[in-house]
Amino acid sequence: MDEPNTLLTLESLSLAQGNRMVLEGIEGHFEAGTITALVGANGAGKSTLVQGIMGELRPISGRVDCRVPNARRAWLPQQLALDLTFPMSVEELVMSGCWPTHGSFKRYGQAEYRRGQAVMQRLGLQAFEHRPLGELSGGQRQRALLGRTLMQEAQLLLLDEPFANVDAATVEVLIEVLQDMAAKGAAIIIVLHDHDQMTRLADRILHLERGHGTWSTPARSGDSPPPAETLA
Ligand SMILES: Nc1ncnc2c1ncn2[C@@H]1O[C@H](COP(=O)(O)OP(=O)(O)OP(=O)(O)O)[C@@H](O)[C@H]1O
Repeated sequence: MDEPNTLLTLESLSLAQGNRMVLEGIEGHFEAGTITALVGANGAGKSTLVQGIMGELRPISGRVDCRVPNARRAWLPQQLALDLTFPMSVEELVMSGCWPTHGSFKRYGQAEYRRGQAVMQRLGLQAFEHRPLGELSGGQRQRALLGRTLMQEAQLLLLDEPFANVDAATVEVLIEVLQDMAAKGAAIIIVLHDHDQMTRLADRILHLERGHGTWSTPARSGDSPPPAETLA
């Protein structure tokens, strides 16, 4: 790793699902304080790359070099992938963000409870703290899930379409919290489809297509238009 603030490096990373080669030769550096949008069509390999980064899928070749300890890595899956019948309240879910460093059986201390209360307040969840997850709206659930990663003080955070099925007010809260986490030094990788959200949030874009990755920066309003010869 060349840059001191690089938290994650992908070197010629190739990943397969079963016998099918999905991604080949992916390169990338993910620095502290940056938000990367991971984009690509259905089946392009976004979830496969996330599994590779989280160590759930062993590379066929190449390397994932991550400086962030396991306890500070967080993965926020798509809401549809979650088991909502699990009997847990909002407060219990948020507090479970302490588990990687604290253990799941020890009682939480006063300082941890205070931090949990502050996280729930930040995300507008105080009124729902004792409500079971199965009785929350999509937006409330997503706030609670992000609250868990705040509690964990995640340094590497991966999110899969976090704004799907959530209300506009929640989108704003989530964007604010994610920008704040990045400003405090986290490296964030978000699977995104919405172009406006990409422009607002991402510093860089990793586009997956036909097994390969291409890096770019989002075009902001006020950027100069592309040269005439590149226009159709
Ligand atoms: N468990 C699996 N076994 C076999 N093939 C798989 C498995 N999971 C994914 N694939 C295949 O790997 C390829 C990449 O899938 P992946 O889920 O990474 O794409 P994606 O970009 O996340 O798609 P989407 O936007 O639809 O979520 C697809 O062709 C998919 O069919």
